[in-house]
Amino acid sequence: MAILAVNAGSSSLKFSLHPLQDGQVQPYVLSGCIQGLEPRGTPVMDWVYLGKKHSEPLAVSAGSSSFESALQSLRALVHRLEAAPDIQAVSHRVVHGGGVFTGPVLVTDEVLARLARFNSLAPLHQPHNLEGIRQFRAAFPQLPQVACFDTAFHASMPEVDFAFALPQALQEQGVRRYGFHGLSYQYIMSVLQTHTIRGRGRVVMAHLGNGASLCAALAGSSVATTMGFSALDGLMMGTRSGSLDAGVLLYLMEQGWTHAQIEKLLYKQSGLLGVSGISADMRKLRADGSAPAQRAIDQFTHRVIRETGALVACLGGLDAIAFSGGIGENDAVLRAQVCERLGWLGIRMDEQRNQAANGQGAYAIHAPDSAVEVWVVPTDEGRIAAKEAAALLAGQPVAAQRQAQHPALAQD
Ligand SMILES: Nc1ncnc2c1ncn2[C@@H]1O[C@H](COP(=O)(O)OP(=O)(O)O)[C@@H](O)[C@H]1O
Ligand SMILES: CC(=O)OP(=O)(O)O
Ligand SMILES: [Mg+2]
Repeated sequence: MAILAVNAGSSSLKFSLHPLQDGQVQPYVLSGCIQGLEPRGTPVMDWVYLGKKHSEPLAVSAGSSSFESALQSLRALVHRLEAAPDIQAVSHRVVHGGGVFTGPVLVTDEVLARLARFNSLAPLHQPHNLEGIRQFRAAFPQLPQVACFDTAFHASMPEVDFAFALPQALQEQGVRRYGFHGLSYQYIMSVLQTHTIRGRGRVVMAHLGNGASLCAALAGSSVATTMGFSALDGLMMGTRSGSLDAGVLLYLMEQGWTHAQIEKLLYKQSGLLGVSGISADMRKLRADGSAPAQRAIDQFTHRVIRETGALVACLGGLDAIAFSGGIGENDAVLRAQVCERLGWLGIRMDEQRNQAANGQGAYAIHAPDSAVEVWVVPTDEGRIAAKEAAALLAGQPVAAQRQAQHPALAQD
């Protein structure tokens, strides 16, 4: 038996298959990504099964959307894998639980309808997450579908951190910070805690991928994070602006920008892409070497340093920092610069270990005399989604069954 974990994004469908042994979720045997699902994209399916890499173009059948074709191909792939375990459930990463869902939930029509109310809060993610669930329900009607939320890990944040300085009536409507990348933070935290006692102390986790955020955790629980009400806040990202003076929005509105234009600007045309005018992809910017590319990288790095400082202030010090996400796991230059600029905290990096860290799994990169431990922890959101689904289906109490103590959005 196994759990299929799915992360349906705006242009890609990521998947992993996690066998169950004695009810325990094991590391994935299959993991892959179908990219190029955006309009006019060229879909390609890449996957690794039992350590062997494969890649093939995706055939889009006439009359089907590329997403439907992606699902058909995934289904066919799962069937044709040799010795693949039977799928017991499909577990979906859903970015926004709106404070209503603070733990994994079995998907029903009613759950889907409630989650659709959060579409406008994460327009790059939520509609695709939900479309993924709908399509999987249709494709695998006999299988339970479970939704696991990026926001759930942050349900422990104190009000002083999740509240905006707005009139209370808005907070009561659910206008507050929620935080994202929670499945990733849950995974990073569990790995850190198995490797070091410092994982139980004051920790900053940096999920630096196409979407990017930081999380401050105390004794394993989130106490502050850089993303907020939507997945726009905080760090600069691939195509998202991150924190922005709200006055800029007022100015743009005064200049006649429409809601659709502003949404496109903030979610799709800003960040590394907007600043460089070249690419949202950190690898391409590093290779480019031009002044605009360097400006975008410098701004990204500066924002990581600046926001880490703010989180360390919330924590009252730092015991460990962990880098993750495509950039955090692979960009040794960025890690070195962040650690150097945070040297005042007593961080000392071992540059040889930093250079050797990529592809090693969880790996410590601090020097022996460092006051702060520095780790690279490759994330695995699918593993957490699979674990939560397995626990939910087995009727076990799930770690994420945190009570929603805070105002929730669009609760009826
Ligand atoms: N070797 C590398 N050096 C620098 N950046 C990298 C490297 N490998 C991947 N990245 C960057 O990671 C980012 C994508 O991160 P990822 O976590 O895969 O994104 P997503 O949010 O789509 O899951 C891209 O900006 C990509 O350029
Ligand atoms: C919430 C978010 O930004 O997710 P991702 O990193 O997958 O874009
Ligand atoms: Mg991501």
